[in-house]
Amino acid sequence: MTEDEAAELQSLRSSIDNIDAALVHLLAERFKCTQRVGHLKASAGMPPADPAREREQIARLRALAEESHLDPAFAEAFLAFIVAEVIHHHERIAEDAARD
Ligand SMILES: O=C(O)C(=O)C[C@]1(C(=O)O)C=C[C@@H](O)C=C1
Repeated sequence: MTEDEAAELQSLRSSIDNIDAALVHLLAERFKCTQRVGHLKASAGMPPADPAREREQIARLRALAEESHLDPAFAEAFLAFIVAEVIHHHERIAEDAARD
């Protein structure tokens, strides 16, 4: 690797670190919102999962991914991974609410 290429690699890694930090912050904010949604749903007796809402989110994210030249299948899998975790949280919140 040339000196210029090594400098470019370092610079790219620095940007990747910033992007990863932003992703963690964005996910933390998203989970703050979904925790509140979980409490609202539990107190209204709504089920943890909302498949109709998920279908809308998947369609929207796939379209956004295509526009952004990101693999839509990857965008969908990424959303599914997050939503599965959110549903676990909602289930735990509903169980706790039922126990109180
Ligand atoms: O919008 C809701 O009803 C949520 O519970 C949030 C959320 C999400 O993480 O986006 C999670 C679970 C639902 O199945 C749909 C969406």
